[in-house]
Amino acid sequence: MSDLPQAGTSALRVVLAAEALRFSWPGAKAPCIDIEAFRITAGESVFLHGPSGCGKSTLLSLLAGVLVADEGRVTLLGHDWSKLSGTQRDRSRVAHVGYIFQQFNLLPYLSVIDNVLLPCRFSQRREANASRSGSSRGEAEHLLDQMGLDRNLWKRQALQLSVGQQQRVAAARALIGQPEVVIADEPTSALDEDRREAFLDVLLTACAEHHSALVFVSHDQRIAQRFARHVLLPEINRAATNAMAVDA
Ligand SMILES: Nc1ncnc2c1ncn2[C@@H]1O[C@H](COP(=O)(O)OP(=O)(O)OP(=O)(O)O)[C@@H](O)[C@H]1O
Repeated sequence: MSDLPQAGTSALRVVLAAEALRFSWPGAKAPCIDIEAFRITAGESVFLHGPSGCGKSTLLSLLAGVLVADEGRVTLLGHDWSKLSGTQRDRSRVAHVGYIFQQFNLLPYLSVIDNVLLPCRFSQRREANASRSGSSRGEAEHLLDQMGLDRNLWKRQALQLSVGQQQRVAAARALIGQPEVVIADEPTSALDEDRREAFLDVLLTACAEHHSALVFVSHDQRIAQRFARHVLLPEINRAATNAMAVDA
């Protein structure tokens, strides 16, 4: 059960929370993440930014339970990631989190459409949500259409796509089945301006429609104003502040 304060409406529900969170990479002399408190509520769109190396990708991995805190905790929907086994974390992530990795992590030999459908294969919740309007395959096609991915590409293996095309497939995979949290690590880096705006339209609209929280990492300040909340990571991550003071 959730031990986080829950507000009356789902829109104000805390979906992700970091408390007294510390994390160091093995062998590192100093911690990478040292955050007292950071909370994200349902439906929030968060633009997370900061200089290269300040820990953005590391924090995303901790929020998504890919990495586990050394001290303190990160909770998803009130559940502490560190209390779960590796298999349980994988199950929970696929059920509740859509993750667009910096390197996309598409399965290279699977077709585009099968890559998008992967979360539905591993999570009944995602499959049930995606099937509401007919079938999960129909929903995958709808998302790929919205992402502007040419239909001729849908049966191709993911490895045959350009980087920008792979980014859009990874986004469709993250959105299918309405996860409560969508995490995106620099997902627009290979898109031209028109594609970038269209990509953001789809991502922000889908997250708003389903009250999904969106945590979006980018260096691109041109798109920052499209997000309701801006978080400059060194302002909340004491480890980054300390590292910069040492570097200075
Ligand atoms: N797998 C790893 N093993 C050891 N150290 C790592 C690993 N990944 C990242 N780090 C270190 O952690 C620190 C933060 O890296 P991270 O990738 O989280 O930063 P970032 O803010 O996302 O950077 P960028 O904007 O360049 O992507 C860096 O000093 C980096 O060298």
